[in-house]
Amino acid sequence: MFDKKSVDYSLYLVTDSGMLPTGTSLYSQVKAGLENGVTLVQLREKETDTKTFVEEALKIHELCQQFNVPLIINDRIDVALAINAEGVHVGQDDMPIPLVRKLLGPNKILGWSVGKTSEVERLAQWGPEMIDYIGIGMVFATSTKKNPKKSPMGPQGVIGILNALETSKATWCRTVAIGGLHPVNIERVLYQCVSTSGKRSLDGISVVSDIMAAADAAAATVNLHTLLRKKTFQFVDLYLGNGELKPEGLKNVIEQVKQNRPLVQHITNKVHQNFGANVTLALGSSPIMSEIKSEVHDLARIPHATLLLNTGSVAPLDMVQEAILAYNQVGRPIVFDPVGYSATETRHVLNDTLLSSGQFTCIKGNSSEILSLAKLSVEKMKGVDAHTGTIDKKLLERATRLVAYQYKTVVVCTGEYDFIADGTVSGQYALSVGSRGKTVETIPCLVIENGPIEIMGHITASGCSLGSTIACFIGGLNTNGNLFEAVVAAVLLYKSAGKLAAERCQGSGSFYFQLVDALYQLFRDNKPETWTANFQRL
Ligand SMILES: Nc1ncnc2c1ncn2[C@@H]1O[C@H](COP(=O)(O)OP(=O)(O)OP(=O)(O)O)[C@@H](O)[C@H]1O
Ligand SMILES: Cc1ncsc1CCO
Ligand SMILES: [Mg+2]
Repeated sequence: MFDKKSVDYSLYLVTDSGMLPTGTSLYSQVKAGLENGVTLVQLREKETDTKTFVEEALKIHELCQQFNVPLIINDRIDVALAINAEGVHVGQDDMPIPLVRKLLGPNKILGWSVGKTSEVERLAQWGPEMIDYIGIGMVFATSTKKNPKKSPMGPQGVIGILNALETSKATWCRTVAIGGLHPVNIERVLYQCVSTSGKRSLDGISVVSDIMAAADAAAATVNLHTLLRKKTFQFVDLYLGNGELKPEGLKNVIEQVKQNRPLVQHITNKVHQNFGANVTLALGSSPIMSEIKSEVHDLARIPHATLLLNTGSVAPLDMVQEAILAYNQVGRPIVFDPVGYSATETRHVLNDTLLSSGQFTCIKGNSSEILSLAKLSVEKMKGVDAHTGTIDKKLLERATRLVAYQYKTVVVCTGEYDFIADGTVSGQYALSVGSRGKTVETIPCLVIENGPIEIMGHITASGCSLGSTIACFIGGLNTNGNLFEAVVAAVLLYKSAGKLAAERCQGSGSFYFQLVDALYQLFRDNKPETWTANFQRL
């Protein structure tokens, strides 16, 4: 007897006969899927007439029953009832949910496509008798959906829906993510899509083309099934620890950078290019300022290659996305600096598009940028400079933690106080159970200070060059080197150099040169015990 409470949503196959490779059939592809780990099937045949649809539905239903897998029918409640399928999936423009439920009766599965938090509020008001699961999407752009009415929501949009389910107490409602999900991004989606409280993660993912259009649907399904159960996303070849800092750690970081001399590819704004190249050289590393799309894969494969991506004035979007893909594919780090994140709508959309395009190892921004990313900002940014005004340390800590947790990355939030939080949670993810206690409040976080150094805000691109410094330090680590330690070392060294340069300079012009000198000197000496900046755990 079928019990809708115990349905496994983890690998949900949605059919589309329009994309079958020659030599396969709808039946043979679904069968290969079922034999290799598909846990739920939806028949979605938009172009088929009723007679054929019913015939196919009967055959696919019989097949699913052999594997004890429920069959869901897209849109056609009449067909679902006629063949006694286990459920129905409807979209926002299909028959209203209460009427669907009335026709289906209480024991069938009812799924709904959801893209907005207001839709979650409605399903919560209907209560547990109505919707059993939602398809959250679309996550990424996809060719499967012709004329999509919505734009892709990205992992952050999915988190918003999970949060809304929690706020509205719709605990019964299961979730699958859908739209543009492929082996190249599934681990990242599962890893990032955890509600802000850590209580909810996705119950599954929906795929269409990866199985339906596969020349070898069995192998494709095995691959998907493996990703869903892997539990660790090792997105960079570094140690994603729990915030530990060893006594010799800082010194060791610099030793490794000296030995490995990382190549730091800069995709950065015009103002910063020369400054960033000189800072990189001062730190024993090699800069390459490259915005050539066709060479990113070659660069990413060079040992210790690291990408600094700064959106102050930006290269062509397709070039930048290719670079993100290239570094992600080989597990090399990307440091992201979302310059002027909320200054204009254009920057907002651009930065969000890039943020949803890959997994970042570190996100560095000034306090305005990080507050906006955390959606805790009180005002829009005027330009690319950090906000002025009184410093609310609790608010900045909260913002740093939130961004780190939601993007599953290390975050640096700069200003007089530099906050660092590590939201990588050791690369762990799991379906359905949430974060297993790793929350915004419990991730490692610390603050670095060295007293006010006002002049650091009076030269251009000082934050951008901290980005270069972080990239050099992360990139210089040996395989399995400690990511958090490298970021802390970079920020401590940079702040200490700022202090030294401020004492030696005569104004903002000479401060700029003194800063490069101080970075060079502190790096070469490698005596962290003499650095004047200090950190405090939060
Ligand atoms: N008042 C201050 N006291 C001490 N350090 C500061 C102060 N203001 C900035 N800094 C330091 O200067 C660097 C740049 O930080 P800031 O927040 O100004 O970045 P930013 O606005 O992104 O810079 P830019 O966009 O010009 O590159 C950081 O290392 C930060 O620690
Ligand atoms: C001045 C300026 N304009 C765009 S980027 C940049 C460098 C500091 O962020
Ligand atoms: Mg900046």
